[in-house]
Amino acid sequence: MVVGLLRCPQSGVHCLSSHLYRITSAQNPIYSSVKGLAYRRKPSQSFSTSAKCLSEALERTRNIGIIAHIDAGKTTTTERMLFYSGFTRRIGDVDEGSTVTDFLPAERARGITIQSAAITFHWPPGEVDGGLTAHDQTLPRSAVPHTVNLIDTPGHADFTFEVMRSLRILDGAVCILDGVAGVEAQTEQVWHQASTYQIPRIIYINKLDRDGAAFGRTVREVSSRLNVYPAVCQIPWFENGNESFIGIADAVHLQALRWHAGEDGRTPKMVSLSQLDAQEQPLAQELRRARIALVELLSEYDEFIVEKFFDCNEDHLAVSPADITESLRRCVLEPTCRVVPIFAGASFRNMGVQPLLDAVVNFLPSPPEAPDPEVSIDGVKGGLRGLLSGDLIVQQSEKASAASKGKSSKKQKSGSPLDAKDAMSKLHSCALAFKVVNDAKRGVLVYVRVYSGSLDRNSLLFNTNLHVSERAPRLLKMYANDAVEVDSIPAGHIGVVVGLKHARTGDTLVSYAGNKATPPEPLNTLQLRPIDVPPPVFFTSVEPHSLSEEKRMQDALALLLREDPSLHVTVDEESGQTLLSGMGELHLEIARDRLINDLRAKASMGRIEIGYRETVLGASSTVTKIFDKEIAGRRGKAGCTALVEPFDTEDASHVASEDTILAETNDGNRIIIQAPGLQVDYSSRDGGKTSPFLPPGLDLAGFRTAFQNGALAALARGPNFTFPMHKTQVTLTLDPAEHLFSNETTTSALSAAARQATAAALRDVVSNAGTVMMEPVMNVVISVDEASLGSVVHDISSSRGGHIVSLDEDVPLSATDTSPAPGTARNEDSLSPIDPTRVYAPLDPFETPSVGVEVPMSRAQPRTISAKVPLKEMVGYLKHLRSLTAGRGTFVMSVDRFETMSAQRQKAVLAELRGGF
Ligand SMILES: Nc1nc2c(ncn2[C@@H]2O[C@H](COP(=O)(O)OP(=O)(O)OP(=O)(O)O)[C@@H](O)[C@H]2O)c(=O)[nH]1
Repeated sequence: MVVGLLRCPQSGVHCLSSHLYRITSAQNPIYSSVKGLAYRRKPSQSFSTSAKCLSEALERTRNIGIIAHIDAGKTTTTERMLFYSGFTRRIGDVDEGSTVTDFLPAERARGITIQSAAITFHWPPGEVDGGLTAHDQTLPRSAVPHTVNLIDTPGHADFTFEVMRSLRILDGAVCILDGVAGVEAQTEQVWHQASTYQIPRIIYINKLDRDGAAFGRTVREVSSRLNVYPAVCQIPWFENGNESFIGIADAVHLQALRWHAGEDGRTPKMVSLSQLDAQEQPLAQELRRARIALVELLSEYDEFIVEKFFDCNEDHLAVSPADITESLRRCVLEPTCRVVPIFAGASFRNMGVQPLLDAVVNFLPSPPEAPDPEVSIDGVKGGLRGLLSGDLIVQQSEKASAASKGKSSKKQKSGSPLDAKDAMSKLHSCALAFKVVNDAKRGVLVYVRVYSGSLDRNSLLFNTNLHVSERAPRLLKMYANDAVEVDSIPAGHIGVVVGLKHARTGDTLVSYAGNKATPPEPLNTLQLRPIDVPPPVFFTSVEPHSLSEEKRMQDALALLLREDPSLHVTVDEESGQTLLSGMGELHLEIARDRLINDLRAKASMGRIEIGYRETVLGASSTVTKIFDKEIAGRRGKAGCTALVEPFDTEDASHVASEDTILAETNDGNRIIIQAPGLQVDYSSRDGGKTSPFLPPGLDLAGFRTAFQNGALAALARGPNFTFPMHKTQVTLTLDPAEHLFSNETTTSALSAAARQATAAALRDVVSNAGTVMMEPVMNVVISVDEASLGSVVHDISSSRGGHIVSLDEDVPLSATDTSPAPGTARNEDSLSPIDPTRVYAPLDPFETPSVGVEVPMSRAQPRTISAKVPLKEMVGYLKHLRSLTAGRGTFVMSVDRFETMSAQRQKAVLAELRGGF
């Protein structure tokens, strides 16, 4: 069955019942914060154009993610969202392994989310109707069904890269906090990453049913640790003030919702403020305080609410919920992301999820309202909207002409802004492949977010990262592990392409007018939100059980790499061993599970070890190698000269000479390729830069890639310790007269010559200046309470050789911290810190008054330690930290850099690696 993604309705009348919060529907009693509404399409509005229909449907789309610390309750909350939206008929349970979103066997077995699953549902339930009126100011947005595309992101630090990848395609996010643990280290890390992309967020404080839940304390932590103003929209309702958690009181609508224990949560009871006054007077008073604080906070950021406040005779309680909702929305969509609405609940007890869904629709942006996504085109970075309007092209051509100034005319690029604009007009659609998943039933699924145009079935997609074209034979809209076939995926939407053979996670796919095999320049270089893959710090060997299993294992590995670009595979030239490296122990364990259990490769993995590096201590002499051998039955002959020397990544300046045809940094090394006398013709229009000296069939691009691959292969194995090289510069020089041998010089021969020359130069260093091992040093952020601070600091600095950087300061984790897009600088760092004692937060049960009063430093006060520690000392640290902190401490880490090891430490590590403890 082929179903259009978006359908224009034939009839537009929809009625909602008169119950507050309850909208009757025969199949699904559902919720939305709508009071007695009936809405209908205005007769004057016609929907004859599908474009209008599409744009209205887009306004009613939310591409959101859930971000949080591990175990905060993302999956539990998502399952409730699916249930209340009518998508599932029973509530899945993480602890029983029956959830919809964690559908990989490894996820269900471990009870954690590993892969982001993208699922679509409607909130409130019903058809997303292109025929309804545009947003009616008197109604909340949640009065009308919206499409919610939800990306469930993983919470474990090993999957940080996965989180970042998901963040790039989100327009908004719900940050879930554990009401007992408060703001945890991982939350801070993901929060800052979301700030980098200026993603509007709302916060949901979960698990308020648990003993020790402290809503007020968590709100204050939000202000002090995330440096944002919490706009408390709901406060928890504890029976009789300090007993069990039974519901929430809503400061926007001045009412409360009460859920009954043991029910599925679909029919909470609404309690008005006057009823609260009679039943739970302290809660009613607190709700008034919350409302006053909310209006006060908004009035600092939004002039409109100040006007409304004066219109209401300065009565905070009289400002209408609709005005407060719109004001909150404006604040949430501000690029500074300074005001963040706070909601409360206990998803596991089925409390608080429907109002949270209303908040998703009411406060988070539709795709057109989301920040402009970053693109890069021919090396120039900017916003997608700028690119589509043509401004970026002008910048790009200015940059190109500035770069060519002073160079000889033969090196000037041919493209004019007009050519480039013409090329851009041919852009039909562009999409980001944000996730590749191998589905047992459907094959390889490529999840895409379409950014412009419409990705149509059967269109030819050019992959600007891999430079290959492939057709999109089938398109799907995914509902967790169920799918509906569609004909197209329009801009702003998320969908799946089935049948692509090459696309990997992170690749940009463009479709274009005309039937050429590749799009015109510079369209072929367009990349959406490129991100750097952090260096892998753990590795393991992978061996097939028999020779006949080798191919299957390699195919499975190739698929694993398409899914997850933070995994790397290298083959050790000498031992022939296949090495798989990744970001953490759990990362590799999961890769092993995927490889062996899901992809059914008959292979075994060795011990997981730390990925050390090797570096040169001085320069080599210049080494020339001529490769002359048969390769695959064909004679190959080529030569090359190599020089290796130390490379300072901090000082990566390089004066490109006329003869430099490549200067690129890979994994902390730099490869420079020079070819004096090659007389490259840069002016040929089709971009096929050629040289009269290159043998027939070889162009500059092929020669460059061959040399680069040769150097990379040699750098993968250090001459002394066999670890990959780091901070090493290789300069390869080709002399056409000496190193080219007519048609015997193939790309394979060039690559082999480059590899041999580089390896020989590295060996040359060993006998002269020498090489030394380097180890990964991590940025570690540890969250502990005041009582355990001393012992944890002592353990890190004396037993683990770590260096404490700061206490209670926000230190970004560099390797996972992306740099902000131009013009969208992350301003959070420059914002002044917020004093948590000035922030409104309701009292926690058993707490003494604290608003406006200095919070006393208690032994349970959360503290943050930032340190730099060698990775080796962090292996198995969580268990140790738990024992030091009575189970309460948590930490996150990311690679800071590779550091040269002392002779003594190197000796000890080598002895340990060789088994000689
Ligand atoms: N008491 C209580 N427990 C909860 C609540 N929400 C979640 N839990 C429990 O907390 C644990 C973690 O919940 P998950 O939903 O798997 O958390 P997650 O954030 O998805 O975890 P990862 O996928 O591993 O990142 C499970 O045992 C849940 O049953 C809640 O509101 N109250």
